[in-house]
Amino acid sequence: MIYTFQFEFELQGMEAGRNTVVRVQSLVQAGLAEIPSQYIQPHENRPIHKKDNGAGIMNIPVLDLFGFDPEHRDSVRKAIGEACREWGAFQVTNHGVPIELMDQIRSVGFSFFNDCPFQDKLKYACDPTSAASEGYGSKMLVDNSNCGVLDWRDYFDHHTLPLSRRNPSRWPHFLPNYREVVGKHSDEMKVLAQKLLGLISESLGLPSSGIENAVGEFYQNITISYYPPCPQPDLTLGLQSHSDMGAITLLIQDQVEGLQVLKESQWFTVRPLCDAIVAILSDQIEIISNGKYKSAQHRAITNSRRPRLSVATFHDPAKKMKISPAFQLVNESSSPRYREVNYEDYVSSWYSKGPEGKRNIDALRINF
Ligand SMILES: O=C(O)CCC(=O)C(=O)O
Ligand SMILES: [Fe+2]
Repeated sequence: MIYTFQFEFELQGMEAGRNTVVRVQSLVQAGLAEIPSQYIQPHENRPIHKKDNGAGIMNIPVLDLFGFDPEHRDSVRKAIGEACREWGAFQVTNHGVPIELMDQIRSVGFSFFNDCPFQDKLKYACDPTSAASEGYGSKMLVDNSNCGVLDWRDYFDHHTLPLSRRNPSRWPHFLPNYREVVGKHSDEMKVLAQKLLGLISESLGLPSSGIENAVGEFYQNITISYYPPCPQPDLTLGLQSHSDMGAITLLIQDQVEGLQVLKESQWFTVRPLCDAIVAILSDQIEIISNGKYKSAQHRAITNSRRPRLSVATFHDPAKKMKISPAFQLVNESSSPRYREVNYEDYVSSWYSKGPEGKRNIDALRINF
């Protein structure tokens, strides 16, 4: 076992001559009983694994979209507005995305992590020295950032939109339908993101196209995250606390719980609902809405028994966009609460300083 681990460790270290990045799955396969110190969170960040975490009593809302039927639009818009104000996150059902496609993306994603030989996975290794590079990785932040503790997670990040960024030859060839499924998933998620942003805009009193126009053409990435079982889940996090940097994230989970959302200083575990899609408001919506809606602070916890898979589809502004509060939401009684930001600068700061909860958006706040 130890031999296997060392072999894999060295193999990973050799990836194109780059710095050594250990995949969490290979630690688990090496049979470690205790996690390495780099994965141990300081006490204040550790998850509290208690039976009743609020799920069932209070949780992010589950909203039926009724297939965007115009007859239900008023009530759905109202419910979405409330969810955005209260939580910054909600689950949607009857969203129009084919359920078979959701099953397929979970299934090809799981198969890549579980069945594809390790050496083959490494052919797709992302560049750990460049932010959000496409491919198979384990570190959310770039190597030269000084944000210490590592996440208990491996992932595959795909660049999917605009189409000029989409190059399926860089995605896994392990399963014949993998690339087609990711492509279809990208298209479906874009449509859903547009429809949801339309409703969110309206709920703010903006024209339906308000947020989409402010964001510009979507830059979309799909990250399939794989959280291997962890021998000491009380000490670590699958993914550290953060808010997403773009406009809106649409997330599909499997049956294993792990996603948590923060509300009033308390973490709530999002109930896994197979047919539902989780919508997470990201930082640029908080800015555009002038703080009326908050981006959701969230994280992933681990467990010792079952691996967990999630598929997050991020919809972000183009790097050249400048984002500021919508002019309709700034008036005499409500002055601008955030400074205008070049999205490119926002992204660089996020990756170099690290998310540390919501520090990046908090830095843009105008204090009175
Ligand atoms: O795996 C999850 O549930 C959360 C993933 C996430 O928050 C992210 O990739 O930004
Ligand atoms: Fe996230």
